[in-house]
Amino acid sequence: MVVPSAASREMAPESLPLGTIPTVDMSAPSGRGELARRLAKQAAGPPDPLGYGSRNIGANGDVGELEYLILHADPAAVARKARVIDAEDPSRFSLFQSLRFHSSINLFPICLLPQQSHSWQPIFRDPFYPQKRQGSLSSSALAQKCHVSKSRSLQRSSERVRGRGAAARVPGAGPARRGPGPQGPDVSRLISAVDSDSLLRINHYPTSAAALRGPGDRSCTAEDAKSGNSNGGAKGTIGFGEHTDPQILSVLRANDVDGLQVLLPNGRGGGDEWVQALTNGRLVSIRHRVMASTSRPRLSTIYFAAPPLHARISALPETVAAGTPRRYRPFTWAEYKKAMYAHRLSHNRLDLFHASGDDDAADDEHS
Ligand SMILES: O=C(O)CCC(=O)C(=O)O
Ligand SMILES: [Fe+2]
Repeated sequence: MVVPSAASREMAPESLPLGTIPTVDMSAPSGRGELARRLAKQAAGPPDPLGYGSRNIGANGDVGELEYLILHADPAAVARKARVIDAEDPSRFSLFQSLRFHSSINLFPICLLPQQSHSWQPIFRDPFYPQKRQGSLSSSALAQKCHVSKSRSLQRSSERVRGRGAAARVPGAGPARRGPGPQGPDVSRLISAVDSDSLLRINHYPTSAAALRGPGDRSCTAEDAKSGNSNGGAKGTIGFGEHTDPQILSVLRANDVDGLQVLLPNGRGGGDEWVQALTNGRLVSIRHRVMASTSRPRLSTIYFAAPPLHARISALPETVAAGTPRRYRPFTWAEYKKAMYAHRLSHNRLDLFHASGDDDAADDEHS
């Protein structure tokens, strides 16, 4: 990622020790995307799905005005990726993890917003964001370790509150049971398991919409993004197109540049695309997008709390009753991810898992 820090802007070139810094043409004659690729090292991308990506989101043609880094939340996996990103000296990258994260934290659990109207609502900036850290990469990219640990503790508290009386079925955990056990509810265990598939994502939306684009590229505007939903009259450049996060919980922290918008459904649920399978539609996975700013770069860090790949996702028993039958057939997180990678960003992948009459019987057999 190419994010100038305040410190580097202030440093006069002649004060840098000669011979220690490789020469890079920052005027970007081949476009800023190419420059970003050179600086971040091509070996780090395209994401597989972890790693560095620029503009392309997934493999199905979605583009946004951003560059990003996706890391596994497991520090050992980050260390392995560090060796790919910087084979000569992985510690240059791993070092980021050991830096302390001092600033106050502002967390938006994206999936827990109430249902009200049907329009794009901006999520406002963090009022506590320290001025001195604004626009600095260190506030975001270098915060991986601390952000993950803070997010994990938040997710545990959140699951404890939400999960009272709830139970989820985890492979190998035996039959589903009711009520939080001594370790907290099973839902919490799903996302705090050592082999959980939780991720950390760092997004950088550069100031100029054209910054990451090569010659001849069309811009991707709100009008272009055929959402099929009201966009609240917003005009501008889409930084990250509309989608729902597939994981169980998303915890987001951003710098002080606005851009995140959520689409609130119309009170009737807006269809199955809004719902979460684990709660049989009681909790919504909110549709959201990011508009790119024309004046200052936005940086965001999102912790996605996910279950292990082999975990079986099925509606919590207390969400299923005669009047509220199971909406989705049970599936593993790996199956869901596979479906996700096969479709466009805005696709409603839960449609692929609608329950048929036989699913209840099949599920009972397994419990
Ligand atoms: O950058 C943001 O503020 C949100 C990005 C996002 O929705 C995502 O990475 O899933
Ligand atoms: Fe998202």
